[in-house]
Amino acid sequence: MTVAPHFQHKNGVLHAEDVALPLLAQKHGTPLYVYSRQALRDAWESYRSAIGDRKVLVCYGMKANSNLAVLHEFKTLGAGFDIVSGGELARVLAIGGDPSRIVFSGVGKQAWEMKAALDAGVKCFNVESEAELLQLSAVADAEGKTAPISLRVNPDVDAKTHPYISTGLKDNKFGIAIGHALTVYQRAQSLPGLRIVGVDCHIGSQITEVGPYLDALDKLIKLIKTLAEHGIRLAHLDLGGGIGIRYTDETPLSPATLLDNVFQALKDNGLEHLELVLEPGRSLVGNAGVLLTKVEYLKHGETKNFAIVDAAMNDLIRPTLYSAWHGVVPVVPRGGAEAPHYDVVGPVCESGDWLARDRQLNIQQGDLLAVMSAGAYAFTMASQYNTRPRPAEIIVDGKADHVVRPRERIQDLFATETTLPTA
Ligand SMILES: Cc1ncc(COP(=O)(O)O)c(C=O)c1O
Ligand SMILES: N[C@@H](CCCC[NH3+])C(=O)O
Repeated sequence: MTVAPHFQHKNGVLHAEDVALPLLAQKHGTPLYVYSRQALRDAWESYRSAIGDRKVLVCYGMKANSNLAVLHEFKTLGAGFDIVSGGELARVLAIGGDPSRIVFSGVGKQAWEMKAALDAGVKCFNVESEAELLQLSAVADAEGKTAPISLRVNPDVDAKTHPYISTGLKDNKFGIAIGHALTVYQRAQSLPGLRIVGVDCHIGSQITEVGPYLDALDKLIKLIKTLAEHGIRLAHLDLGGGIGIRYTDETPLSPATLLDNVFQALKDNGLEHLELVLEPGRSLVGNAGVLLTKVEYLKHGETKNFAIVDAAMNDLIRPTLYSAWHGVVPVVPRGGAEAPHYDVVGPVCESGDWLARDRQLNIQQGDLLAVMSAGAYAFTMASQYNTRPRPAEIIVDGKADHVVRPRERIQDLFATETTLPTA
């Protein structure tokens, strides 16, 4: 089962674009993240063509995949960036990204991060609480700068996604309750060092229907009108990210469906002058990557069979964290007899260390498997648990492959640690 068009079997071998994955495994070892540059470009094109000549700024939600080569590709294609930390800001600056196309999200921005973003000159701070607003005002004022702000409001809509990745409900930590937004905007007006430029929401991730977006938009439009009645006029509306991808049989909404519906609603309400900002992450990178892993051992237990592979939960945590489903595909499929079912598990000392469950796989020790749809929230959520070096990241471009982040070396994992001094 292959879901991503840029990863296909040719002559019985799984390829990334024109490169056979066994060659990459041989050259770079496993586990290995493999991205397709063409897949990044095609995903970008799905937004670009949907936008046409409408006023939309796509700020790539880089927490999904912050590899510098990926960021550079999107910068070249014309993206801005949605950042959530000083570290992400540093990455964008490192690839020569334009700060005036950066929006800064996140519930816990620290003073040093605010200062760094002010110094860089970001487009907007998406402020998530009154306390943050006060701190930003103080930092900007002390710096003799003005911080462009929008409030991230929590519209209390159900994004109909996994509870851990739903962010627009009353119970979530994110944003300012929409009913309280007018008061906070008025507070912002009275504080030094702030300039109101927009409004923002982000209701969740892996959203497959347009309905939740339109419910949120409806509430935002009402707020924008109320603000205008109070003399607060906005230049942009940021609807966040969240468009889902196909992991198995989902039919996610397309950027075109989202944009057509959003612009219709804006037009119906006389708000088409507003710039629309989007912060897509997963939909730009999710199906542009696979995690390549080798079967170390097969273990046939009393109630279950296990395929023990060399990738683990530290490399890809989504399955165990969200019970997320990722396709697992033999790189060189074997024909023949009815195959057993396996749980595909890693070497980490946790029962939760699994990548896939109950998959029918015709495999033998030493075979290569590709864990599909591993371009988003995969390497960026990887850790070094069990002192496991994080895998290399490779970009394939037609027939060529480039190491864009080498595999970590074990000695580097503790190189800067010290033992306690002895007397
Ligand atoms: C504020 C914000 N913007 C953008 C994104 C990107 O979301 P997605 O990868 O689902 O498009 C996220 C993550 O959910 C987010 O929290
Ligand atoms: N990390 C999550 C998505 C969270 C999005 C960030 N707000 C995932 O893998 O699906």
